Amino acid sequence: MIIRGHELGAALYYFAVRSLINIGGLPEPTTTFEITFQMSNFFIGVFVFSSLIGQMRDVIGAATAGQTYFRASMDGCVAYMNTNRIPKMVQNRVKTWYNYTWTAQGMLDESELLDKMPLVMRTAIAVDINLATFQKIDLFKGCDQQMLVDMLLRLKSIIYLPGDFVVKKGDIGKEMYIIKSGAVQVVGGPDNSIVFVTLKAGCVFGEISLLQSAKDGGNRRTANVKAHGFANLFVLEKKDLFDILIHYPESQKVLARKGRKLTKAKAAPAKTDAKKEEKPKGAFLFDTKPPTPKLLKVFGRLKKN
Ligand SMILES: Nc1ncnc2c1ncn2[C@@H]1O[C@@H]2COP(=O)(O)O[C@H]2[C@H]1O
Repeated sequence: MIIRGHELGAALYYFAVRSLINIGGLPEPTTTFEITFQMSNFFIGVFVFSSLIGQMRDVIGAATAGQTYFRASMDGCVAYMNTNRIPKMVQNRVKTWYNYTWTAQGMLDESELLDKMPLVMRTAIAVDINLATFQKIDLFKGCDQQMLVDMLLRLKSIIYLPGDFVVKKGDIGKEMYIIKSGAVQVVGGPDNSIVFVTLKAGCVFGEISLLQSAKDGGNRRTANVKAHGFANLFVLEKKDLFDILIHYPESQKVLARKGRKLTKAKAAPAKTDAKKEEKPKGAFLFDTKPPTPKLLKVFGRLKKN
């Protein structure tokens, strides 16, 4: 039998393709037409098969994208801590935070997701999730509803590990907290062994120093607050609160009034171990009226006489 050049080429190419895609047990094609036909079958099969595999890879990849992101973030952080020789104890706390945060909310930073959305959607989500909780908070009762919505949009979510100090007595208050889930304890005394109160989901703390002016150290934390178990908190920064209050003078008055009452009621246990010579903290959101200059007083007296 005489084998022509192009037939030999086709046969060799056929065997090469067949070996590559690993198909056996087929009747051997003999003519160029049969070889071409079989090869077309192979190629169509390979194309369909590979696109199926590709789609499966995409589906699996999409389903595990979150996990991959989480792993990459945590690995990056661990590598950073190792490079900087961070003590093992701290490293373990950081890893616990990563794992707990991921399990609790399925993401490390909610704001990454929300910031990408248009305002109207962020508002709808924030109102749906948190407005009802906020309306029940005593501190905000009597405040404008729209002010509460504005506040919801500025909240950041943060998780504290068991025993973490959220605020320390004497520090300057730059944010207040609302407990989303879990609990915190207001503690004091030697080794912070006295628990003044345990605050649970829906409670507010850190508001006293926030609602006061810096006059006479009024903006200092009145007590230590530490996480009792894992505590998932909303944080509202002082700057954000004040930016909002500018637009709601009535709510500003309500909060200032409540701030004054709270200081009297809550700061009491904190004062027990405070130094006696410390001045009482009484300056609030709006500074008290400055004293009348002496010269004016003299004029006033002259007028009366
Ligand atoms: N007796 C108390 N009951 C409830 N909360 C308190 C008490 N004492 C202090 N706090 C809270 O602990 C916080 C410590 O920081 P601030 O002073 O900013 O605000 C304080 C209050 O929110």
